[in-house]
Amino acid sequence: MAIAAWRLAQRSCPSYLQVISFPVVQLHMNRAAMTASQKDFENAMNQVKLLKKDPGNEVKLKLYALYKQATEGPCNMPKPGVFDLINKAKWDAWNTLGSLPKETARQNYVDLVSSLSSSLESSSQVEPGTDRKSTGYETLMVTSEDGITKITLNRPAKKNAINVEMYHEIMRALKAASKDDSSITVLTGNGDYYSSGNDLTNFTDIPPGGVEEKAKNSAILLREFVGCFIDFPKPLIAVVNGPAVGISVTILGLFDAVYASDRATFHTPFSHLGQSPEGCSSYTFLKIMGPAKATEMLVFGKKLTAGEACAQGLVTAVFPDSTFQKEVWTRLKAFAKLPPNAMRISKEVIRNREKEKLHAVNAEECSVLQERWLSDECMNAVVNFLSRKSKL
Ligand SMILES: CCCCC/C=C/C(=O)SCCNC(=O)CCNC(=O)[C@H](O)C(C)(C)COP(=O)(O)OP(=O)(O)OC[C@H]1O[C@@H](n2cnc3c(N)ncnc32)[C@H](O)[C@@H]1OP(=O)(O)O
Repeated sequence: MAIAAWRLAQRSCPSYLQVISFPVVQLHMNRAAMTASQKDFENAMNQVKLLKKDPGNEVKLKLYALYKQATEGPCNMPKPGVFDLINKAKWDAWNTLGSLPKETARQNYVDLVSSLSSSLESSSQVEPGTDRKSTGYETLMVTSEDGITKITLNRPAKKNAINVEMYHEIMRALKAASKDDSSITVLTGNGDYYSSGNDLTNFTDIPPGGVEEKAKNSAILLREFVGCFIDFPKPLIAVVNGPAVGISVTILGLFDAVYASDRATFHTPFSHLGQSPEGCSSYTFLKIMGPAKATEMLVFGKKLTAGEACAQGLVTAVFPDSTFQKEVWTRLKAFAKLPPNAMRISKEVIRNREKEKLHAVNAEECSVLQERWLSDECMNAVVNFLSRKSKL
């Protein structure tokens, strides 16, 4: 019956909405089963129908996958054959979401539609000749609502690995958030991971100057990236929805609060990768958890559970995954109602005492890493990952 309704909807919808028309139809069939928190979801479904521009196949597949996950849970359909291209793409998109909880999928669906509506709205207001892409993001979803700017890492199929484009987009989003009228800024991840850290394929794009130039450019990029977190003026909060690796963990020491799902883990396997600590963790982690525990993480690569990370002071609070989004966002919305200038000034007082030190640590970590990236230990680790010989 659902398939028949989908086919019917495909005939009556503009062609660009065909991939997403199935969820729209099915939502109406499931209306009776809706709970109160489904209201935003329903509104988002209606917003999708009103889009005047084709959001592109990639986005439509994301919407489809999030809808299916939100309403049916993890994909357990048989994988379509290789020649059944459309259904295989849909199956892949859904299956990629793994065990993402239904509530998270529903929230992500609403966020995606909201970012889509605002980016399509703003692109329709762009003056002729202006670069439309400059207002949008390829690797992030950025929304601003209820005094909160939310930056979502959005490469779920790659476990939100941070590629060069994402480093630049995060910096751009942070700069915009520092000037917008929101009170607090949140960083989170889409899908089952918070982030798997640096995208190891970043190391494969070698410029004409060879690996030395690559290492130098990467160190400059990393220093600028971490610098944005050191200097960020408003309360910055991490909503760690799943496992976090590498740089996505180390920069947590520069956040003002870190809320984690009990599914999250915290892993800094630098020695395994022939690398060394960054994100100011060689300073912040020692201050937060003391040298013994920091060494276990940063030198021996011990992976912490969310509970352990909380006990060691890296995480502010842990919530059961089933209620994580609800509990965290209730708390964040309350924070966002506090007087914004008082929060900004309090952060300034706390951070200013440390700023110079943090920038010096950042510079030193980047210069050590620049050398490390040229080492056989590091190159072998990257080659082993890329040739599928190793995983964490
Ligand atoms: C320029 C500044 C540099 C700053 C210095 C930063 C340092 C760090 O961040 S060090 C940490 C680097 N990260 C890693 O070493 C993680 C590598 N990834 C893994 O070990 C695994 O992918 C996993 C444990 C994170 C997840 O395993 P699993 O659940 O089995 O999922 P898959 O491996 O199948 O991953 C799906 C898909 O995503 C790709 N991917 C995941 N992480 C990364 C990554 N960090 N870099 C590049 N690609 C990544 C993975 O290759 C799969 O891709 P497809 O095969 O194309 O589906």
